[in-house]
Amino acid sequence: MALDGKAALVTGAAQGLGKSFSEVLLQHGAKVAMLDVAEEAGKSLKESLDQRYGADRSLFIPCDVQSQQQFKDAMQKAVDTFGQLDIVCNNAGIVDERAWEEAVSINLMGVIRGTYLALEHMNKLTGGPGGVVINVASLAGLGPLLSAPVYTATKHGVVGFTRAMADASKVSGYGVRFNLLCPDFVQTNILSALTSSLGPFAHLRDSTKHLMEKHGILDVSQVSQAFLQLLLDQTKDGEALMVLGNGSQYYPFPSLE
Ligand SMILES: NC(=O)c1ccc[n+]([C@@H]2O[C@H](COP(=O)([O-])OP(=O)(O)OC[C@H]3O[C@@H](n4cnc5c(N)ncnc54)[C@H](O)[C@@H]3O)[C@@H](O)[C@H]2O)c1
Ligand SMILES: CCCCC[C@H](O)/C=C/C=C\C=C\C=C\[C@@H](O)[C@@H](O)CCCC(=O)O
Repeated sequence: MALDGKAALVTGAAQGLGKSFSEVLLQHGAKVAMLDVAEEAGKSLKESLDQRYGADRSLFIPCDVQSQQQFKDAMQKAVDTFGQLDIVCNNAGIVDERAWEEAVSINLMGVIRGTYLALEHMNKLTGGPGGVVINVASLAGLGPLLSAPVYTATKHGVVGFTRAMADASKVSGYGVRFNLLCPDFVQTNILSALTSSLGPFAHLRDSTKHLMEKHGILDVSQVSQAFLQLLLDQTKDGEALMVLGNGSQYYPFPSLE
């Protein structure tokens, strides 16, 4: 299978998109370390996956991506268990326009933390095997969502950071590729909790609901197939794959050179 012998790590893996990414990785032969703060959901998922794929193919590690020590220890445990890491997907994220510092801490700082920790283990200049990092942004990382300005800021930050890391890696010779997944609306807990997550912008909820009606709502399986497409295309580096109701397409970033 396409990912036989590969070892992956996914954050926010217990539910939603991260759960779907983990399943696709296992279906295609990879071993997966699943990190999440949702311990019960993570343990339940691990039990289910053990039944389908065997206990040695996956690992669930309770981890808050806001904690440098927890994240560092979790990634080290994954490397100790699987021998190395070839794939890291920084997926964990929230929408919370009231507790906006937490949203920045998880969505942006957590992705930066996971990217740097992944590079520590993958960097060919320091004896690593190379690899690929996929950071999960959003269409809100490419255009503003007026009902969620901080969420928009975090996702725009993830896009800019990831593209800069791809360029830095190419020039430095790290042997690590960095790419972005930018899904449209997807039916997960994030959408279900929309009414309570917009804080001071709750009066703009209907605007976003109209946008959802206009764009449609994706199923997690549509996004995880795009995740696999991005993962398997070794020509992609510094690219953003948009996942839309009518298919997936790479965002045409303008050249500023
Ligand atoms: N659902 C959408 O419409 C949509 C669209 C585009 C992008 N995204 C992005 O996809 C990613 C996954 O979101 P989802 O829709 O699957 O939501 P979700 O709420 O279903 O899943 C998010 C997972 O992340 C975990 N998590 C939250 N904070 C964490 C932390 N501090 N440390 C570790 N794990 C943590 C949660 O426990 C949960 O299991 C997020 O980055 C989100 O911004 C979602
Ligand atoms: C409150 C956010 C919940 C879901 C967040 C998740 O990341 C999904 C995002 C999906 C789509 C974002 C689209 C953003 C579009 C804007 O850039 C702009 O195109 C909207 C223009 C206004 C309009 O068409 O109504």
